[in-house]
Amino acid sequence: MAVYTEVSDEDVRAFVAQYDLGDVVSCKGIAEGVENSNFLLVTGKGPFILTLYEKRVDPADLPFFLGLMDHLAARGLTCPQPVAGTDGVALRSLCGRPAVIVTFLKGMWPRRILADHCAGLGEGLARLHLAGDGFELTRRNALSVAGWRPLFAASRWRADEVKPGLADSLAEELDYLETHWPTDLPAGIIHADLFPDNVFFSDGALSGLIDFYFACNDLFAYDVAICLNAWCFEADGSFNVTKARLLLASYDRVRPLSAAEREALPILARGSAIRFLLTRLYDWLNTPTGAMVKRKDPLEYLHKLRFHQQIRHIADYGLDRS
Ligand SMILES: Nc1ncnc2c1ncn2[C@@H]1O[C@H](COP(=O)(O)OP(=O)(O)O)[C@@H](O)[C@H]1O
Ligand SMILES: N[C@@H](CCOP(=O)(O)O)C(=O)O
Repeated sequence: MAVYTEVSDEDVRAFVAQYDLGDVVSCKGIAEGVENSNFLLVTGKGPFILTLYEKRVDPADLPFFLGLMDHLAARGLTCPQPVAGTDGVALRSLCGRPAVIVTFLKGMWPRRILADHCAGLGEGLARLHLAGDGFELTRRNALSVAGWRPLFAASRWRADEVKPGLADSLAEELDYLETHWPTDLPAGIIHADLFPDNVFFSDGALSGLIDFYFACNDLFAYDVAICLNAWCFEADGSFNVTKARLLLASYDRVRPLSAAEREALPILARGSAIRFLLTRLYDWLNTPTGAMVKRKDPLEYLHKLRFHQQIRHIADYGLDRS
């Protein structure tokens, strides 16, 4: 359960009194997520999500995240929308944390990923990339190639506690990625964390996207690579090329991938693997004792990194060159 900050009933009632949402019926910590404290808030006007932003969210980025959700929703993408108080303000403070109430999305994220989910995902991701066009704020991706070295430095001295030799393997991979990382591919707004728990489905069709708190401006194909890693490996570690083919083909139908983007997928997938490996490694070593959160396994992403390191041709992802 991701609840880092406990909120008393009195605090919630006083907070909700600033909105036109009726009385608080209930407010329960949500047993999912790892980044922020989330609560299912039920009021006289129905269910909402109350989020308190925690350590990895820079408060200065919040206008970007909240504005982006409004921008995407206005372009027809189903995603949470910030709710403003009676004073017109959406971003407030609760228990010393920046806090917002957002609308509740119907649907469920898939606990067991089927190939059809990957087809829906590819289309949804491409629609997100198109819908981000015209958003006036920008946010650099702090967790792209320039951010990995400092993140690694914070865990390097303890990395071998997780796996002997891990520090050296990561150092070598970072050298490679920093030298070969592509810069001239199509870019725009990306989600940057579109894992299964952030994609809702209803009756088999994608019904909404949540958790825009890593969204930023970066390469579109990097977002595709993040999804390949998060959706196309099976629990036994094997890569499911059918899922990858469906994801990529359905993406390509909405936003065609250029030849350069296709060629870059293996290195982008390596970068995506090291990005999640490094944040998970940091969290593995630094999660505060007593925090109600299930830590994620960094080594799952070492395995994915190893897979992409031996990819020689994009056909291995089920994709043609052009
Ligand atoms: N707008 C929403 N509508 C419905 N459920 C939501 C919404 N936002 C979050 N949730 C629920 O809360 C969980 C954690 O949210 P998430 O944004 O992924 O947290 P974190 O940023 O801490 O990782 C989600 O898996 C989902 O079950
Ligand atoms: N998706 C990341 C962790 C962030 O969690 P989320 O609940 O915000 O998706 C990972 O798997 O390492």
